[in-house]
Amino acid sequence: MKIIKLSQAHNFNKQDFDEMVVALGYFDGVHKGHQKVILKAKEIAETKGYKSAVMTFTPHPLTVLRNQVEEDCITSLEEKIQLIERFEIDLLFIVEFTKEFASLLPQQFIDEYIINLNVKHVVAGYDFTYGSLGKGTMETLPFHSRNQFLYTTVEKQTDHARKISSSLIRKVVRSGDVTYAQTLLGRPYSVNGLVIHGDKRGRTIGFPTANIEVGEGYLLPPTGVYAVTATVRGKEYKGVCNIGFKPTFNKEKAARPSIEVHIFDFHSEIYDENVAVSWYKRIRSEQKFNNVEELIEQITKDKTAALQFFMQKTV
Ligand SMILES: Cc1cc2nc3c(=O)[nH]c(=O)nc-3n(C[C@H](O)[C@H](O)[C@H](O)COP(=O)(O)O)c2cc1C
Ligand SMILES: Nc1ncnc2c1ncn2[C@@H]1O[C@H](COP(=O)(O)OP(=O)(O)OP(=O)(O)O)[C@@H](O)[C@H]1O
Repeated sequence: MKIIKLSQAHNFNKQDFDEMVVALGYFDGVHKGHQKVILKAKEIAETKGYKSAVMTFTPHPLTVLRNQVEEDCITSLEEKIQLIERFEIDLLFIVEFTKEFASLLPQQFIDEYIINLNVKHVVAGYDFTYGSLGKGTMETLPFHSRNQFLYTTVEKQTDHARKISSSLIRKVVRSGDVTYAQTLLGRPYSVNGLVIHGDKRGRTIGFPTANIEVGEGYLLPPTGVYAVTATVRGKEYKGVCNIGFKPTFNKEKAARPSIEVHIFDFHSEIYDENVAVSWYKRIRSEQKFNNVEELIEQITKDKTAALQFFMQKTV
């Protein structure tokens, strides 16, 4: 997949590109609704012999337009790129979203970012908007197309009558229902981070853990214990994860919860390495135990619960 960054007043024109079909949107999470849009573009590209493309924007339009602090993202830009790559898309346009870009009139956006890039077919969801104040909609698209391209509108994708959306997924992950998040995303909710040094207590209680540091602004499930997988050095392992403040040992609550994964059947040293944690099922809330023995007893049960979950999952 070729990645092309576009800033305003880019110098590309039609001759620079093969004819293409483009899927438009911000695509935070690349959830099932987004996937439908991207796959539709791919399907049309295959039937018509066009290149397939996705156009996304960074940073999030709301941070630029309403000076909002960026919402916790479901996928960082790098993760979004990786996920879109899995659909075997030919081109990914990453448009720098600035105040100037946002002030483009709908017709200017279409002229400069669609017609000028040799786009022959546009795919977007029923509620996609473009141009200043979101004045361009799927209804105005035929007018703005100047008969230079066709378009396909993807109808609302729902789960039990609720629109599958990034905001619904954020709400669901924050509530701890990582199993439902998986349904909406079409894959488990995951975060990437680096393994940092912890208090080194884990190994002394028989449950060594990889402490994962994730970047700020990452959406996290609430504190508690979860059945997870950890992908390390390209291999996926099952495990059990505690997100929390370890109240059994810590009197003072840290500023941010720690994310600790006890990875099953894994014994390598992985400090400073990248680990992707995927959340499958919430097992329980974090508790303050009276002593280490009680904690060990409970973690043993948590491990059994996670193993049972993964055993049932593969049946
Ligand atoms: C599956 C699992 C469940 C845990 N549950 C709790 C808990 O309920 N309460 C708590 O205080 N700590 C809990 N912990 C955190 C342990 O206290 C922590 O792993 C141990 O102190 C080692 O910390 P360290 O990696 O910083 O050395 C849990 C850890 C794991 C792996
Ligand atoms: N549930 C859905 N059904 C159909 N199309 C969708 C759905 N969710 C998003 N889309 C479309 O996917 C593209 C990317 O969506 P984008 O991230 O820009 O905005 P969105 O509609 O606000 O998505 P979300 O609400 O998930 O943040 C757009 O064309 C949008 O219309």
